[in-house]
Amino acid sequence: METDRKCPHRAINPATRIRTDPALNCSCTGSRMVGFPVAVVLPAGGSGERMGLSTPKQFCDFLDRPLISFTIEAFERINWIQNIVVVVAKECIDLMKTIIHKYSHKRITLVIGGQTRHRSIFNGLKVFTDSQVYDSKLTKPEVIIIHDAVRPFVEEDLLLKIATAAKDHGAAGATRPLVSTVIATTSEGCLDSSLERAKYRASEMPQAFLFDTIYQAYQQCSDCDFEYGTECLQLVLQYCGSKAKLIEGPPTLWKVKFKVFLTSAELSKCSVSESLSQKACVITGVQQDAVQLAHCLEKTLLTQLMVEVISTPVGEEVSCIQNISSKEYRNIIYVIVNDTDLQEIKQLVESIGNTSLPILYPVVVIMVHLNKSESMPFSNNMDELGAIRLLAKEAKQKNILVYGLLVNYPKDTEKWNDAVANVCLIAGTLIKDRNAVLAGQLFVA
Ligand SMILES: Nc1ccn([C@@H]2O[C@H](COP(=O)(O)OP(=O)(O)OP(=O)(O)O)[C@@H](O)[C@H]2O)c(=O)n1
Ligand SMILES: O=P(O)(O)OC[C@@H](O)[C@@H](O)[C@@H](O)CO
Repeated sequence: METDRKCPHRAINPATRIRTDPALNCSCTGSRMVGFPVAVVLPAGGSGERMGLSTPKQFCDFLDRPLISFTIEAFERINWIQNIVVVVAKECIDLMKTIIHKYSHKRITLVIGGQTRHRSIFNGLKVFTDSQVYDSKLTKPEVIIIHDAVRPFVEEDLLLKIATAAKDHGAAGATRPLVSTVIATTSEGCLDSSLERAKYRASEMPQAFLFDTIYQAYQQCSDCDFEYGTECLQLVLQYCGSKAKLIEGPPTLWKVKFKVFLTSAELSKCSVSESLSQKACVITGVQQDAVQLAHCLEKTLLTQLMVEVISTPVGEEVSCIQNISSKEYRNIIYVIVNDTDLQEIKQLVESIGNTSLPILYPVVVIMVHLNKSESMPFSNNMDELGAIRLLAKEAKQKNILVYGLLVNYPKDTEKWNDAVANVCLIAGTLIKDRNAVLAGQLFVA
């Protein structure tokens, strides 16, 4: 089998000229793997008192979806994380099961939490060691990530650094610079001393540990640690002598603590989703008709968003994906002519899923099917085109929203211009709305 000249990890099918899946650690496609087993525990067993709401904050809606579902999804899309243990209060188990079912979350193991965060985390760890108690078949990981379920904005890059650092150092944790100076007060409520801010950091999540290290620390914990402690890194230092490696994370690491955080999270997500809809790339092969349509779209869509046309000869898909990923295009219009075989669009979706593009925000892929054959109306191809629904369902798991848009290629110029205007209207709306419910639908321009 011929191998890809740009990517020795990949083979090319001589018949279809389509590449096989990327190999492990293939930087060309952005897919990552780590050389040791990793799992994650998401403590979600709190009551969220500081939020002052009847519903615990992890289950509060955030952009019409429970906050915890975003956090779980951020980990589901990372292929080197083998298991996701979600720790919830006993009274929330059924609610959590409903969320898992509604949003088709995978690789989830539910565990009942404890009265405090440390007790919940320890319960989450026990699922890997007390299989008879927890009736689980989970394999103990070498490295365990611990991440508050109320921190939805977590990215693969940071998780990879934290997990790798934990493997090397025994423990690792994300930090952020202090915003305010920390001062100590006297019993009378007066200033006692002020800490030198440059020497301190805010401890955030994710954190990661050699599983045996954090487990031993919890086995030695005092009741006081379990009741009042908030810092896992301190436990492994105190009980195992492990000095955690500290890694500064991005500003989006913050945790939802008070009601205002939910609003600011929505605002930050809404403002980002506005910016997500401002640029798109139109990908075509080298067929003249597709290139012509692409340039018409570029000109007509210019009033709504910045468009780049990428005409990719067969065999150049990898560099095309690198181009899309490096320029952070999260709106892709893919033009195919007369071809109802969805293999190309499937390959494109798979390659996008291997990049970090869809981790936080959905990527929109619109398959524009240009039908030139007057003798072959769409109705003849509806079965093949209908397959887009299954493709879209699978793509949604990767936070990629796939839509179909059918265009007949009329000879008449006026009708052609009308068709182009309709493609722009529909594509512009799909990009702006990013409506997951419409994914897999076929629109006709
Ligand atoms: N007994 C507990 C308490 C907290 N947590 C989880 O630990 C994370 C961080 O804790 P925190 O922000 O303190 O959550 P709450 O305890 O719910 O908040 P509050 O202190 O306002 O009650 C949250 O995902 C929370 O659900 C947990 O799993 N079990
Ligand atoms: O919200 P609190 O500050 O009480 O607790 C923070 C903890 O949940 C935890 O996220 C950090 O201590 C980092 O380990």
